[in-house]
This record gives sequence, C-alpha cells and structure tokens, in this order.
Amino acid sequence: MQAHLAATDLACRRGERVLFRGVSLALGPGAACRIAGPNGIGKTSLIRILAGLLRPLAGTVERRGMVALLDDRHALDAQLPLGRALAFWARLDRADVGRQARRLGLAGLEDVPVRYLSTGQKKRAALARLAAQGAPVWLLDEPLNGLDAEGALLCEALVAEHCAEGGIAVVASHQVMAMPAPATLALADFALPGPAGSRQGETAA
Ligand SMILES: Nc1ncnc2c1ncn2[C@@H]1O[C@H](COP(=O)(O)OP(=O)(O)OP(=O)(O)O)[C@@H](O)[C@H]1O
Repeated sequence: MQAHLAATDLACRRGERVLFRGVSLALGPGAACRIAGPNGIGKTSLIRILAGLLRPLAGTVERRGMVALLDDRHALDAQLPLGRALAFWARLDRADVGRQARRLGLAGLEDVPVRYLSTGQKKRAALARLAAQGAPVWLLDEPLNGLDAEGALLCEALVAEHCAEGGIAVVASHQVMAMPAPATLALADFALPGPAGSRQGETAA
C-alpha cells in the first residue's frame, strides 16, 4: 500500500478564532512539505487536524498508511530508565529502537530515568522511536526544538531517508530545516484577515 496524505479545503477554529481557511495539500510517496508561519498562526493545529486529533471546522483529510506524530509530548514513561522506556515501544512496534537510539547518540543513557534526560536527549529518544516505528506518514511538530546543531542534522537526515524510502513527511516549523522536497506551505497565506482572524456567527465543528 502506497502512503498518501491529502487535505482538502481545511479550515480551523480554536476557541472563538478562525485561524485559517482553504488549506489543501496532496502528498504521495516520497513527498515532503514544511508548514511555515509565525507563532500562533496555527501550525500545531494543522498538524493535529492532519493526525486526526482535532476536527477541522471545514474540509476533509484522507490518510493511507500508518501515521506517526512527533511533538513535544514524547510518550516516554518519565519514571523508567531510557532503555526500558524505549523497550516498551520496541515491543509494541516490533522494531529495533536500540539501533536508532545509538545512531541518535543515546548510547550510555539506557539506565538514566527519562525524567532526568535533557530536553534534547528526550527529543532524540522520540526521534529514535519514530525512525524505528516504520510508519509511512510522519507528522512532525517543531522537530528541531531542543536539538543542538548535530541533532538537527540527524533529524534532517532521518526525514531525507524516510522520504527516499517512499515515506511522507509533513514538518511544522518556524525554523528553517533542510527538506528533501522544497514544498513549503506558508500558513499565513490562509490566515483570516483582521487582528483576531475571527468571523462572526460560525460555530465550532
Ligand atoms: N484549545 C485551544 N483553545 C483555544 N485556542 C487555542 C487552543 N489551542 C490553541 N489555541 C490558539 O490557537 C492559535 C494557534 O495555535 P497553534 O499552537 O496551532 O499555533 P502555532 O503556529 O503552532 O504556534 P507556535 O509557533 O507558537 O507553536 C493560538 O492563538 C493558540 O492560542
């Protein structure tokens, strides 16, 4: 089954604000797209709509293939040593997370409780799980946050390899990131006019 992710005419409302309207994209195997825009424009909201975690105000999303979401909720048990926290996902995903963890520079940290890891180490651990998981569709929300220069290069390499193997990557980031394809969706182009971007009389979906 070939990976596919398409969004048609999406609109998003958060609270009383309509953030954007008319967002569409269509990504097939090997495609990548960066969602760019300033703080608060709605990048995380769009990623969550694409993931199926947030209902759009309007529009539809079609997904084919397993979807993996990477955001600042790393889904690693804070009480467990890193090795055991990753082993949980290795069992669930039937994947070699250890190999990816070593690649991401986490060797030697297996016995350190997740709660003691630095921000960048936790992000690297989440990337290791993502890379091992084998999901064809990656949704990455600010993947470079917390990473040093070497970590950022590793993250870019993972995305490039994923797409070269036929995966799809959507990356929401206000930071410039090397992407395997030059496609950028500037969310500001779809933001509602006016200071609050709101429209009267609309109801939340
Ligand atoms: N649950 C919510 N209820 C009401 N408003 C919300 C909710 N979640 C987010 N918002 C608002 O929606 C807007 C967009 O938030 P979002 O996190 O999608 O933006 P972003 O582009 O990812 O921002 P950043 O670059 O700072 O991460 C913000 O103004 C935020 O306050």
